[in-house]
Amino acid sequence: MAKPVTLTHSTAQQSAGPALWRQYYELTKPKVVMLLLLTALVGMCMATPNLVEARILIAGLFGIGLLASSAAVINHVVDRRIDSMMARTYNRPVAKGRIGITQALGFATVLGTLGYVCLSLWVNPLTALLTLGSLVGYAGIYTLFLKRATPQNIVIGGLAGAAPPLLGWTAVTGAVHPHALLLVLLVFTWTPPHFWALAIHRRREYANANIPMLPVTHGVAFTKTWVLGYTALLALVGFLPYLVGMSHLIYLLGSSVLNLMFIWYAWQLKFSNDERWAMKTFRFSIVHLMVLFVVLLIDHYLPVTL
Ligand code: HEM
Ligand SMILES: CC(C)=CCC/C(C)=C/CC/C(C)=C/COP(=O)(O)OP(=O)(O)O
Repeated sequence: MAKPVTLTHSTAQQSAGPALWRQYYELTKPKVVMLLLLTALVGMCMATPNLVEARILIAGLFGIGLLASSAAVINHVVDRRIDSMMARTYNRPVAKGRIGITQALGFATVLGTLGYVCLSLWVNPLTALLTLGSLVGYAGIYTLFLKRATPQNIVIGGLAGAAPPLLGWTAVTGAVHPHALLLVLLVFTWTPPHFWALAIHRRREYANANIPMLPVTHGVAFTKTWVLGYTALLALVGFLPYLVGMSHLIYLLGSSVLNLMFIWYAWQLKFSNDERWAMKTFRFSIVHLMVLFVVLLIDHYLPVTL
């Protein structure tokens, strides 16, 4: 039976809350969106041997960022009930009632419309449509349906979060290229260990909110095995950009080190009894993806070969 979390702050502290603009800002999941935009930027740069045109760079990142932010705001509205049951999320603006549903949905509509118009007018219709598709994938399919339906929720839903390198690529070329899909595959394979490491740490909260995350439905040991499995798979996928000639030696070296480190974290998570490895692995996953995409970028502009 789902129970609301026990609140520990005084009522006065809760009702004060942060400044209004800060709460709207928080609704957009800014740190997640920043990392999504880094992957989109790398997708843009890798789509061309030349420098990316300033109009595409600015309007593209702006539009993708606005639509991703809009998706994040909708996620706060749809998830307000389950967010209020988990210690990690109970204090979120909509879950806490500091921002109303109408206001949040209005904010999401403004962000989404501006983002779509920006991409349609100054980038291209394909990028606008694919980005809108990612919004629907995350805010609609993942949040509204998959999250509550299956422990494979984040594997399938991960496609929306993995899309930005492709969105960046199509912004520059107007077409889908297999190399762009390879970048999507990297983020797609990275997502399960990223999220399941956190879900292991937060499994009791997910169970309390009746969300069928893998550690809740199949247990911690099973989830740890799959985290390790996906890091191994990611290491294999990580060779593909080099093998198909998209990337060169700097990437090969950098990605190998990062992927081996990720496997090491997952190994510790699986075989050490120290509970702290779950959050250590989650935090490392973010550094891993960030550095991996920076390495892709460096390698693109500095193509060292044997
Ligand atoms: C379905 C796919 C994904 C799921 C279910 C997921 C889940 C989560 C969750 C629950 C958190 C919150 C941790 C907390 O509040 O302490 C988080 C944090 C984060 N995620 Fe993901 N994530 C996904 C995909 C991605 C993608 C694709 C990116 C970027 C490319 C990303 C980047 C981040 C970052 C940067 C944080 C840290 C945010 C912060 O510290 O405020 N995530 N993720
Ligand atoms: C247009 C576009 C590129 C859209 C992508 C949108 C986006 C923000 C993807 C990131 C995925 C993410 C943060 C999932 C966590 O949701 P959760 O509900 O499981 O986590 P929570 O409990 O922290 O809310």
